[in-house]
Amino acid sequence: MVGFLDQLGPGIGTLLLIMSTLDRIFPDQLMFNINKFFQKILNIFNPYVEITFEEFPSGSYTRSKVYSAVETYLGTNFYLQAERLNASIAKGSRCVALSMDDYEGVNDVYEGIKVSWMRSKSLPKSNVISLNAREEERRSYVLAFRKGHREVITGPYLSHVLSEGKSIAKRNRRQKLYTNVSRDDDWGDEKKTMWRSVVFEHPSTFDTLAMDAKKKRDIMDDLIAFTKGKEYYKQIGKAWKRGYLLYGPPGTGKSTMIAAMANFLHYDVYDLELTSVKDNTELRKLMMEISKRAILVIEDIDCSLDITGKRKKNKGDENDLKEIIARKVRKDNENGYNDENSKVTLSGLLNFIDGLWSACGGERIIVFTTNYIEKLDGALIRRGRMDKHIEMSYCCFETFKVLAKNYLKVESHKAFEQIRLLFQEIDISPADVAENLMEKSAENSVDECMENLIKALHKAKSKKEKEIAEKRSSKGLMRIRSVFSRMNRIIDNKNVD
Ligand SMILES: Nc1ncnc2c1ncn2[C@@H]1O[C@H](COP(=O)(O)OP(=O)(O)OP(=O)(O)O)[C@@H](O)[C@H]1O
Ligand SMILES: [Mg+2]
Repeated sequence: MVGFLDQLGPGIGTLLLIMSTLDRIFPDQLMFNINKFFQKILNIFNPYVEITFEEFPSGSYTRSKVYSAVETYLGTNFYLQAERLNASIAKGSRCVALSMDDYEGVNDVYEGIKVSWMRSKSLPKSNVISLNAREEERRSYVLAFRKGHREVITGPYLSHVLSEGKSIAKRNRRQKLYTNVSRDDDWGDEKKTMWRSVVFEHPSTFDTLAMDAKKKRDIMDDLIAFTKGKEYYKQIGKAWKRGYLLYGPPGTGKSTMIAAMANFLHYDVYDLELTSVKDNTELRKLMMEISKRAILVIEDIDCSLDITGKRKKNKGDENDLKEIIARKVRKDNENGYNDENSKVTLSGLLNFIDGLWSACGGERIIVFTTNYIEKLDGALIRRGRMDKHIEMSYCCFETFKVLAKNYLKVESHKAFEQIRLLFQEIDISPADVAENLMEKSAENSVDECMENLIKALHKAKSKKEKEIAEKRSSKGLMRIRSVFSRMNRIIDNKNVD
């Protein structure tokens, strides 16, 4: 253990001992003056500076973030130096956190400068009885260093400790997946929607996501730029948020991409089921509860809000988007709402995407997914609202190679060339390809899987050819029909004449 008294020298150590003895004998006011006097003497001889980081800074009932960052930094980097440690699992963390026990100390070196840290505890005065445990024992970390290094230690070193501590805590944090559920309120006569969470454990990453390599790199760069963009967004006067629209046929990896984004950024995911939100007020409440560094997801947006071209046509002149009422597509018996009382409007949703409310929370990503981009209203997906439109398309040979590597651990195979040619002729989703690559038996599994896939590709090819032939023949029939009807009309006209 590194003792501060050893460092301060025997003379100053003795002074401190005398002070603590006097503290028990004299009344407070007298003690205050004696303290002041001794402090002045100490300051003359003391070559060290001390900075105290309290767990609960005076008057505060919330744990200091700086204290937590220091604790994480020291617990992760220097636990081998301390002899007595505390172990705990912080709420929402995925691993055991170690911290020094009281009065343990460790040394750190920064740019050749030696500093000492000690965890300290101040005990309550014996005549004070408190019901609050925090008021009884006040813990703090004390940083000591030579006066000559004040500038480096209070500047770059402390920034280094805090940012390192925060990023370790961020890495150790367990991500959460939230979804909105409807529950009876306290009186049991009304439903209210609230977020419920589970630990987010989706294994998808950008490594396992099969898509065009350049497109993937672009998305990753865009996400990195976004997370580092706090100052930039402030400078251009825009809320710190970014919208992504993922569109493409079923099974092309839209949901998989969202999971990869969340794992890449270590963000929580809020999966919003719009159809079970009662109205705009409830939507606002839910949005306000979303934490920072989160991805808000609305899957199948075309089904969540009735904003398709077809509906607009049916509604005649009702083009005012603000009046379009959200309605349920999937019947959710559990929450008991019907179309009439589900009143989330498009304008309500847009308000949270880029209206005044969009700036609440900060560092937020919004993702919409759809199978039918052409059905979405332009207002919802225009650039600025949905900044990046990403098409997730059918499997191509490049995509297949990533899947083959993920599922079978092969980067080349004799069947690859045949598969490459088949991919040029047909549309098949990565989900269908992946299904065929799943190992069916331990023996000869790679060859077997390739065979399965080739069979599936041939089947898809003949289906496509059949469809084309049917289309052609129905077109031919229509043409013959129209020729006959024209001839009939000519004959009819002649008969009339
Ligand atoms: N691009 C891809 N990369 C890796 N795996 C994929 C990809 N696309 C699909 N898969 C696999 O197929 C399954 C279904 O994919 P996913 O749910 O992401 O499709 P989707 O585009 O969201 O479909 P839907 O439009 O029906 O919601 C996933 O579990 C994953 O295993
Ligand atoms: Mg999906």
